[in-house]
Amino acid sequence: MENHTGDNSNKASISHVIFDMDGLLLDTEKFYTEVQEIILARYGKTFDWSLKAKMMGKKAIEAARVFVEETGLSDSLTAEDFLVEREEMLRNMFPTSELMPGASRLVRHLHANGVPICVATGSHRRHFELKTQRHGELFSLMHHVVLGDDPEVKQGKPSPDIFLAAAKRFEGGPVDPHKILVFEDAPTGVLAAKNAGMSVVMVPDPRLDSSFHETADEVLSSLLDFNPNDWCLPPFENAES
Ligand SMILES: O=P(O)(O)OC[C@H](O)CO
Ligand SMILES: [Mg+2]
Repeated sequence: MENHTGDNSNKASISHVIFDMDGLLLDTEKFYTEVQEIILARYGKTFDWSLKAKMMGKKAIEAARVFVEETGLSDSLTAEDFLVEREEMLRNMFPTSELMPGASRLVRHLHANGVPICVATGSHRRHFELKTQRHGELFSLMHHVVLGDDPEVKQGKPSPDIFLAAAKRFEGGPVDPHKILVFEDAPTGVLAAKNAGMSVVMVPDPRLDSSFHETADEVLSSLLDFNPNDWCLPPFENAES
């Protein structure tokens, strides 16, 4: 994967960081993929990454609508029924969620260096609790968490709602979007960050079409490759730590 850093004039002004959760901090996108493959197989269909690209990052009901419409199943399966059908499988998978490579190191580094950090996830409260069950200590380093079912998040990503709500809730907020760096894995999430006027580092799954990389200011294969120096953020003391 290319590791490009776009020409971005905001690089020297970044003071705050917003993290996406699913597929960025937590390796949970694989659960959604698995469950959707199982459901589609019941209808004799296969799941592909162009559909995945349209669903990931969205609120549950919004992603469900995309799913039934794009797969042509809307006559036999409503978006609401799809959510019910997948729920039991997801409920069993989420508590096993693991961190993505480099997530812990970056979150701890920024927190230890006084950079205000938060989470903005399309996930709703109930799923958030299941996914973060084993990661409470790491998530406690976040100044705040904005969830997909927050009343201020009228529309999910790619709407800027969730990132603007997150910017408001920092100490002394709202923080100027030009001072905020967002980390995202999803095409809809990258668009949401840009729609909010923020800078964005994309860490996409390699199976996503590379045309989705173009909107991001920087594209990395892994959070392990992030260099805070490139964004005038406090450098890692030991690159190997
Ligand atoms: O990527 P997130 O954290 O916004 O989560 C969105 C959905 O829950 C999963 O795609
Ligand atoms: Mg995500």
